[in-house]
Amino acid sequence: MVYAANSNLLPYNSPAICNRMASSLPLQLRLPPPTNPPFLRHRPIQCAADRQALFNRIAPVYDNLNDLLSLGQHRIWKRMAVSWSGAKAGDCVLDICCGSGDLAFLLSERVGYDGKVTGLDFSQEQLSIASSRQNSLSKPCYNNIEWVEGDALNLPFSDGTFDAITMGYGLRNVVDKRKALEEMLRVLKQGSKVSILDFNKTTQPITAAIQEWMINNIVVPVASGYGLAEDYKYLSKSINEFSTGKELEELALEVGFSTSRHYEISGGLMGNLVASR
Ligand SMILES: C/C(=C\Cc1cc(O)c2ccccc2c1O)CCC[C@H](C)CCC[C@H](C)CCCC(C)C
Ligand SMILES: C[S@@+](CC[C@H](N)C(=O)[O-])C[C@H]1O[C@@H](n2cnc3c(N)ncnc32)[C@H](O)[C@@H]1O
Repeated sequence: MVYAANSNLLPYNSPAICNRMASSLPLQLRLPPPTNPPFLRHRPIQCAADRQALFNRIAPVYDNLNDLLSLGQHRIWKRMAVSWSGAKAGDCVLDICCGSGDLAFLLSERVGYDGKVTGLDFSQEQLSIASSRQNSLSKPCYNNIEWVEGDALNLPFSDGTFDAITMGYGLRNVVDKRKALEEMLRVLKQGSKVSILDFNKTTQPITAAIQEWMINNIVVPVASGYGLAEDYKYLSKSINEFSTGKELEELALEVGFSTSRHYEISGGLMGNLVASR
């Protein structure tokens, strides 16, 4: 069930599919046409509305491209993030920037029937995919998940609500990382943890070069086959503008978390920040 929890969000409505290219794609990968007029299509992805539109646009192929482009590894990274969150049976947990629900489903299995999972995102198209996956997936425990359309920078939850919080590939995409961490701290119970998975802005030149090369020479060309080159070009820019693991650790402590630790994974291509209240 998807419901709007934050009514001042302007939902993005994609028009019916009419892109000539879409008709040559298998049905499940057909995309709504770009909604921006041509002269705006290459406008840099900057503000929250641009990012909301991007994730609405890529929603139909997001999961498939993640599996293809990471050779399925992203599912391992997400399992690690959920494990680091400390979520356990019966807990009330939150997945912020849940997208199509990958981490929310993993949390659901962890907290079980007696637990509760809330998946929050501001993309209607992503939440719609998450909700339909919930309905079609086999595990009964998935009934413990609710999907909330909301803003990570203004969480519609009371202070001290959650026993654990995850955020997978979201912190790099919000326009105010500090505010996002402040909101996580506010809604987290005392003594509980947040686990934040994302690309790692590495300080190792060789790793940075490999990461950049793979995105520019594999990820973007594959995405361009779906008319999404500009959307996936944003990946490199967002990583360059992101914070290093050390900077994220320091920011979490500044915001008020009592401990913070950033773990590099997959050779430093990815990273996971764990902070406790
Ligand atoms: C799940 C992953 C990325 C999610 C994701 C995050 C974003 O901020 C995006 C922004 C714009 C478009 C798409 C995304 C997006 O999908 C990580 C895996 C999927 C990546 C697209 C693939 C990245 C490849 C790595 C650089 C190297 C993978 C090495 C692996 C061992 C083969
Ligand atoms: C790369 S996707 C990650 C999805 C999922 N967590 C995963 O790991 O696959 C980033 C998600 O963050 C959401 N997002 C970005 N900024 C947001 C904000 N301010 N509030 C809520 N969701 C936001 C996007 O709509 C998108 O679904």
